[in-house]
Amino acid sequence: MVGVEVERIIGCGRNSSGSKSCGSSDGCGGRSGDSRIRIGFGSHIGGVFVAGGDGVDGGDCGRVVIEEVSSSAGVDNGRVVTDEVSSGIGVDNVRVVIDEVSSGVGVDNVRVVIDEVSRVVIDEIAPNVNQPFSCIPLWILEDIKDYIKRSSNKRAETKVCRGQSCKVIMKDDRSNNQSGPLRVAVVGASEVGKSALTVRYLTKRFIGEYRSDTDMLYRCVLQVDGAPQPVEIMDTSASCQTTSHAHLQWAEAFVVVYAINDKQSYSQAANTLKELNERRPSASVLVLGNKSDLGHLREVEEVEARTLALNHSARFSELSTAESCAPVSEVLNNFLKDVKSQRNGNQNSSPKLRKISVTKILGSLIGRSSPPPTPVTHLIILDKDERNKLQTPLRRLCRPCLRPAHSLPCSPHTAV
Ligand SMILES: Nc1nc2c(ncn2[C@@H]2O[C@H](COP(=O)(O)OP(=O)(O)OP(=O)(O)O)[C@@H](O)[C@H]2O)c(=O)[nH]1
Repeated sequence: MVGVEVERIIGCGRNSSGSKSCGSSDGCGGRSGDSRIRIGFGSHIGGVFVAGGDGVDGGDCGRVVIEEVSSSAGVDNGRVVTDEVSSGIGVDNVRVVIDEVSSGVGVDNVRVVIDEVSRVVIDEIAPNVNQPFSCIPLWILEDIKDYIKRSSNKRAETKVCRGQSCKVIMKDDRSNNQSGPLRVAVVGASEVGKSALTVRYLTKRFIGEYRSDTDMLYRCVLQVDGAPQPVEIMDTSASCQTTSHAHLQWAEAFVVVYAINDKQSYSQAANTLKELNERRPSASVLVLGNKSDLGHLREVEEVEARTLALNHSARFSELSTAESCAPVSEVLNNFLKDVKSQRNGNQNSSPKLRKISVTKILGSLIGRSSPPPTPVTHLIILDKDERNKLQTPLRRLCRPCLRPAHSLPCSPHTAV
């Protein structure tokens, strides 16, 4: 069984209207059911979080589920602002950060994490909060309570206090979660082939040109180590200067891509490795030198990159996404296997010594117009039980978006 969901993530440093992202104008939201907004890293999004702001908190869009909030983003009167939100901006000033809240910042200081069911959870309200959360719509509180009710996370608790404000203490147990999707972020400099690689892996096809200013999240169920495994692969946009804090927190594994004919991309990969070493030392990392077909233009020696990877306890591989599919499948299948083993604490598995074998990919995306070359690829919309098993609400699939090369926003969307 294969279920795939692709989401568009509003890209870095761009201004977008929250209402447009979820509203019925582009057909994505509809009048009933839930709409989803993923707030990009560093994006400015109007009206997302504020009751009454642009109608995204109800009405036409139904309930908006904010899945991810940018690191260091704040919301001020309906406008998401990046970086610092100084205190005293206004009563409706909410500072939202993924994993760090400095208690001295802001009037209403809120901590938000992405939970396993892709809902915003107010994780912690700093002790200095003394204003009502007039800008947190009630549906968020309801979502939180609902989530906690359904959640297997028994450590969560909620207390409603100070009128509309709400206190939820949710221990972040994502690292202990054994059943959630494997989350892999594909990071690297611009034009190194991150999108090409991701799509090649998931569809077996090579498509030369991709939209480059958005992060793309692919949800699918793959056969990993002989069992179906929900996997989320984030094809990150290189328009983010550094590996974003949110990416770092979101993923449990990273594919760090550079191009062998681009020394600068290698330097960036080296910086990313350093960053990962410092900030996510337990994450699984694969260093991938792409475009090996351009050997005549080589600027990065394989041995140098391999040594770098070794020094960071990362896997290493050089390949050409353009040339053929098999190595891509082989390398990524084995990497996912390692990630899974690591998650399960399988001490017997030794990633660096394991012999590489080709594993059949059961799940992959299909394009709309051109079918994949092999008939093993199916898109099956998961039924209710299967969705529950995935722990991720797949309420909306935008069929046009399932085509990896699709230029977003797509129109018309088809909600499934
Ligand atoms: N020769 C060669 N070109 C490749 C290979 N992989 C990708 N490309 C090309 O490299 C270019 C960039 O590929 P993308 O997949 O868009 O790169 P990206 O890293 O996602 O780029 P950003 O979206 O800007 O971050 C495209 O023209 C691809 O066709 C490869 O293995 N060999």
